[in-house]
Amino acid sequence: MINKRLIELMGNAKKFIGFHVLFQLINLSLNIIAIFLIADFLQKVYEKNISNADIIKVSLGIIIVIILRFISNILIAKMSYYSSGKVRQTLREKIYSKLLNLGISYREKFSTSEIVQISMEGVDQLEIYFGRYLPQFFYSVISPIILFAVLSTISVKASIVLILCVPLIPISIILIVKIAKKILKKYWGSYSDLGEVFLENLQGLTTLKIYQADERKNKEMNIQAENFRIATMNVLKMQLNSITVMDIIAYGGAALGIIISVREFVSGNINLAGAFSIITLSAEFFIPLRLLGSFFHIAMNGISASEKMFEILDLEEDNKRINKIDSKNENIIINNLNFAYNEDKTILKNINMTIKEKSFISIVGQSGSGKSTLAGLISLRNENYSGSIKIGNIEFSTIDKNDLARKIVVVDHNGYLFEGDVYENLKMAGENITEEKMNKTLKRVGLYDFLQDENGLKTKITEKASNLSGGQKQRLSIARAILYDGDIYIFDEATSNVDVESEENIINIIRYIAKTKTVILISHRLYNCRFSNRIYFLKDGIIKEEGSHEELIKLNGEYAKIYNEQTKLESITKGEIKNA
Ligand SMILES: Nc1ncnc2c1ncn2[C@@H]1O[C@H](COP(=O)(O)OP(=O)(O)OP(=O)(O)O)[C@@H](O)[C@H]1O
Repeated sequence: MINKRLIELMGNAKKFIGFHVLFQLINLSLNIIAIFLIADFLQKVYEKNISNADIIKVSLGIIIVIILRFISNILIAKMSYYSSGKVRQTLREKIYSKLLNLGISYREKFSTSEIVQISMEGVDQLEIYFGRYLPQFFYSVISPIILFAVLSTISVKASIVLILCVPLIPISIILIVKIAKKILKKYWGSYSDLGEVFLENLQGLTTLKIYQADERKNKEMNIQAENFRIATMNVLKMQLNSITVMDIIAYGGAALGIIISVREFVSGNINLAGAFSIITLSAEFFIPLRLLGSFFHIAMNGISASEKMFEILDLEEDNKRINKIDSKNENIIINNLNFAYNEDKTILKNINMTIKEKSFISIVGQSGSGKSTLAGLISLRNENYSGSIKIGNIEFSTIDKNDLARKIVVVDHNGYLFEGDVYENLKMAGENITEEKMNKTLKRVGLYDFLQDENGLKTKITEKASNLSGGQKQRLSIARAILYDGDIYIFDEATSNVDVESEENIINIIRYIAKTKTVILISHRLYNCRFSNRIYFLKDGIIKEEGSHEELIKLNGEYAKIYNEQTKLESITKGEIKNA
């Protein structure tokens, strides 16, 4: 009924839960006082022994109790808010810092939509657990003991019967836990399945429309939504059934208490005030546990989500990454590097490369030859290689990820631009970047004039930068990358979805960056690589040829063949060969 790991997460939220329980106990005491006041009053009415002072006493007493309860209830709501808020914040911080430590490799274990659902909705589900369920749990244990102590002064018999019935509710809850766990696991499973499909279809909606496949996907989603509905209905059914069981126990127990107290009154063992107190307070024995039972079902939802959360938090982190890069030696040396995404297929085989600091190298080769995989290893998108990749004398797998991230900038064909404006997107590269520096860089990437015609740095960027052309998007991403001022730049097909004019422009910018930085260029178009110091031609994960552009042309191997083919094809498209 209590999840140990979740309790450990509470930290200083414990004190708020403690106060929550305390205020609930104060409420209970106020209830007891009010009932005793009324009971005493009724006894006097029954004995026809009532005075004005008694009426004033009972009225004043009840007013004071109402005011105090009002204050106490406000404090309970506050404590509930503080405790659940604090824990939710702690949990989200833990998940996010875990994801940051794991880096992009978290995607190997969890899908992005699953992470979003768990850290948003999953964490929210725990609100009831910490804000309501836990305090109620402690209160439900303490309150029957207090009531027993108070009511046994009136009738030991009735008090014993009442307290003996109390454990039946937790027993029924425990019995239900087993069934509930299975049902809730299924519920969360179908919830995250639906979320995953929904997110993917939403992202690809334009493509689905183009291929008129939206209706088919809609049907698939309907099936999943139906599965989710069934799972939800099963959860509700289970909750309603168990609440019915708890109601029977709670009201049955209270009725038993009432019957005993009436019999005690009839047989003269207790007076009217005593009987009234037991009748009105007997339900109080069960109400806290009955309420605990209802919270329990909602809390179980959170507990079930927390299991997924702990799976994320338990993902193994790389603790070997403690080394820092030696800024005096940033040559990248790759020796006998092998890499496989899975056991079935080795993607990179025995790769050997030396990328000198501030040099400009290119990696080329046909589609699927392993270029991006290699770039991914240098930029930490891929890990778990065999062989060696060193920067200076330090093995990549031992370098602190943050240190590497600070040095390496990757620009691919789809640099993510955030909704907002140009300024915000550029500011992301560093807090100290001035507007002057931004404008200078925008001039460098050929965007300044265009933006001046719009709204300068305040030009709006819509979602996915859909108000910019492909070339403009890329140039803005590159401007951001330049402003970041890394040491190693990887351009992975950075020109693949732009027109020829933008491509020329971007290649010139890359050449400009290469004057002061290490640049690794990956491109299908060999023409773009001709200025690099060294070109590596990959085929099926092996370096087939390497050298400068001139050396490779002279070699007249596969590089030369593809280069010539591409040049010929481009000439045809430019209309230079008339009778093609
Ligand atoms: N995440 C992945 N999981 C499993 N296999 C992958 C993954 N990413 C790439 N591969 C496989 O690795 C091989 C090399 O892919 P990679 O993307 O490195 O090639 P590439 O040379 O960059 O191709 P392209 O020029 O088309 O981008 C391909 O056979 C691809 O199917």
